[in-house]
Amino acid sequence: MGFPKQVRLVDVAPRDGLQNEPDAIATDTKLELIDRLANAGLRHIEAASFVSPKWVPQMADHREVMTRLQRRPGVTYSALTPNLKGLENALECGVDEVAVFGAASEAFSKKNINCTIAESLERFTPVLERAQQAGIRVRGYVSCVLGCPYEGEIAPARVAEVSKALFDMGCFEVSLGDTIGTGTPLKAKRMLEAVARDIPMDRLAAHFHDTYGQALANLYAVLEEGVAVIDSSVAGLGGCPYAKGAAGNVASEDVAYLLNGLGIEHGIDLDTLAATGDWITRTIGRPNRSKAGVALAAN
Ligand SMILES: CC(C)(COP(=O)([O-])OP(=O)([O-])OC[C@H]1O[C@@H](n2cnc3c(N)ncnc32)[C@H](O)[C@@H]1OP(=O)([O-])[O-])[C@@H](O)C(=O)NCCC(=O)NCCSC(=O)C[C@@](C)(O)CC(=O)[O-]
Repeated sequence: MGFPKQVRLVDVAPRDGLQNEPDAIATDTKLELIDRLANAGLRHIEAASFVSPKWVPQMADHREVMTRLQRRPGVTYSALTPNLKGLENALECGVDEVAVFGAASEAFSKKNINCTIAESLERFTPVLERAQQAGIRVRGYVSCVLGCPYEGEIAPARVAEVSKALFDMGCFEVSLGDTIGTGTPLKAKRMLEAVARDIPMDRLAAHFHDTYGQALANLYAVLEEGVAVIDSSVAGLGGCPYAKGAAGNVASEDVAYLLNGLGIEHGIDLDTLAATGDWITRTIGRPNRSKAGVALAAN
């Protein structure tokens, strides 16, 4: 299919990047991060997660984040909603878009959302119906598309099956998560080929973690196939609470730098984004995992 002309970046740092932080991060810091990302040109920001605070304490201030964030025109502020309760709360807070999250691994599904894959799909059905009523788009995540921390290898056919189920129930886009970052480019391409048999390429997103340093190479491989939506996290922040040792998402700065080199439009101001990565890592005391970000901040 060939490289897309334009890529939409979804910065997931305020949610995926911070959800695993053990110490409470001030709501004001989260709000400033969201606004700095918007100021850098991000038009899709995953701002919060309406999950149980017992499961993910760092996201317990989801209401405050979603209601207090400074809305900029043209920016979509989204949130995770695992069930109807999460969706209703998110709607009350004026969320623009929500996401349900399933997995291609039974074991991961049980650890992450406490139910089987089949039960999760049943649980998502009313979420999609209610969101549709409210005029809100729903994204579908599939975790463990290139490997599972509990089951190891995951067959591309399994990923395709769960992705199709989410797409068929009305998810406007399916984001393919390499949760533990064990994928490599050929594997990523094969998985994508299987999924793209049932879902148009322009409805697929790549959500790759960088645990083994393969995320950019994997992205290059799927960009070459035409994927035009990429999830990333400024400064490569993050990890998954239910995948021990998993590193953060691919860094947004590194993706923007790669896209610049490929001549693919993305609408981000790289210097402003790098300054945001520098600021948030200093503020929360985490290393900056973006190579481009560190290089630019040193200039
Ligand atoms: C799904 C549940 C809630 C099931 O958890 P459960 O314990 O089976 O749910 P439940 O319905 O039995 O409820 C238990 C308690 O949670 C409350 N509750 C129930 N729902 C909500 C809600 N929405 N918001 C707030 N509270 C809620 C509910 O009210 C009740 O409270 P209690 O009566 O005990 O006081 C739980 O497992 C959960 O919250 N899991 C979230 C896990 C999570 O956030 N994981 C990280 C995000 S996924 C990810 O990072 C992967 C991704 C997306 O990035 C892609 C990739 O990289 O692979």
